Amino acid sequence: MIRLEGITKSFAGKEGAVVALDGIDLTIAKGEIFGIIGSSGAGKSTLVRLINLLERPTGGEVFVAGERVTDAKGERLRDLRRSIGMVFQHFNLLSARTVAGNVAYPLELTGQYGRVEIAERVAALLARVGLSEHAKKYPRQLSGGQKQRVGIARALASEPQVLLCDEATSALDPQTTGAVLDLLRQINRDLGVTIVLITHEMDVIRRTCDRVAVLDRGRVVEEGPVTDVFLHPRHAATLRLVREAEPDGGSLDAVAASDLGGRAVRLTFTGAAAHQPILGRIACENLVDYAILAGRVGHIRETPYAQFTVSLSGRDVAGAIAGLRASGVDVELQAGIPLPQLEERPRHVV
Ligand SMILES: Nc1ncnc2c1ncn2[C@@H]1O[C@H](COP(=O)(O)OP(=O)(O)OP(=O)(O)O)[C@@H](O)[C@H]1O
Repeated sequence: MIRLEGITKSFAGKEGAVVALDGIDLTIAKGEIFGIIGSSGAGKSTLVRLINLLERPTGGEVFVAGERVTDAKGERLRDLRRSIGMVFQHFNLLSARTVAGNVAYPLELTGQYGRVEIAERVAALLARVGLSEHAKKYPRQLSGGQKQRVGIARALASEPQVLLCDEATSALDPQTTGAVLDLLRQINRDLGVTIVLITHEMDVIRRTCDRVAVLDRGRVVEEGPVTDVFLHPRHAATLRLVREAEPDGGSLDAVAASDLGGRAVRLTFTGAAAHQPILGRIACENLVDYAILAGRVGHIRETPYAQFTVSLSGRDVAGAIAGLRASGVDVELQAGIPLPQLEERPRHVV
């Protein structure tokens, strides 16, 4: 659906050029929810603004729906922008217009629709985002979550194929964030709209996305299914973002584990395995004991996961590791390997 090839973007700065994006190759499939995560200044906003050509790349090519659009102009550019809706962090609503008026605005701009048709479309859009009762209110009378629902309805007005969400939940409290992310997932399911979600929060990615790319200093440093990237972060930037999501989290200073005299392993149970008593059974069978050194339990979208770093000791540690693997548990040997050393091994790059 969206393909970025060799994208670079520089801005002129007082002290020479600022390189915001430095060779981005990215493919986003039709119908997926794709997350782009990175800390402040990583280049996320610049990247997302290149997709609808609010910014032009310094080098490289942009393809949308199979068409090269890198230097689209005039009617072609307007068509492209209509096919890509955008949702903003600070909602960008027109304060002098009602909720219905805000959603109607992009339809009025096209000049293609009569009053009745616009009213019908707006009513359907407000019903979709759960705001039918608030149609006549003004933005100042709404909560942050309701304002963002107006922003989403407005972005959907031109029936886009793609929805770009730039930090769409960053101004919202955690509960409202959850509700807005649920709405985005429902829109993706019901309408098949491809969603590109920009965020600095791993939790937003964990709850919402199919795949994720981690951006660091203008480069994609890690990319893959959220389960892989979230449970097995490899680059230092990804580790940092995962740890921010779980400050007391699941990662362990592996050196400490080896000090305990056991075999330190990180065990990852996903799906049904997350709810089964596999570890206890295999420990009994192999006469091994385990100390839990770190752990985390939760869901990645609907998939349950449990991840523990344990120190195994006792009769048949190798047998226990083999048994865990045979039971579908992902086992990574940790002993003596400080995690930061792993960062230079890139995950696959498209
Ligand atoms: N119009 C511009 N002129 C000059 N430099 C810019 C411009 N836009 C972005 N930059 C620079 O490009 C880099 C990437 O910025 P960008 O806003 O894309 O990052 P970001 O990951 O979205 O950060 P944040 O989360 O803080 O918004 C930064 O160094 C920024 O200062």
